[in-house]
Amino acid sequence: MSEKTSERIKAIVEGADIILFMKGVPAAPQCGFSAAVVKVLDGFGVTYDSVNVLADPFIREGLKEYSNWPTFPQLYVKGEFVGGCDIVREMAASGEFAKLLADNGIEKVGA
Ligand SMILES: N[C@@H](CCC(=O)N[C@@H](CS)C(=O)NCC(=O)O)C(=O)O
Repeated sequence: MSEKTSERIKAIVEGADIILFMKGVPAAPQCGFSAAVVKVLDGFGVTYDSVNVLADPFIREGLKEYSNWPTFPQLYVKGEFVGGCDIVREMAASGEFAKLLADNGIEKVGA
């Protein structure tokens, strides 16, 4: 990936405290794996941005290389890659995800 491409993706990734690269949008996910991560985030009551990779082939292919992760969804918190559906669900179940949010000073909406 060119440095320019990498910089562009970095700016998107770091553009929100929590950003979910998914198929579809949170209100209408177009893949069960993406829907599962939306459910986790909504369950934690946090605000997040999302990018519909189906609408953006540049992001869809570039992000795989940037994160070294071949599939979607991909969740980033404060610019750091967290994981896909399996990892996020496991972290939510173990309490690790709540700790990650707390460590990054991310609170529930209205908290
Ligand atoms: N085990 C994966 C499942 C995700 C997955 O297999 N995603 C596929 C199908 S939605 C994917 O993104 N394939 C690459 C692509 O469509 O560009 C996870 O934990 O996130």
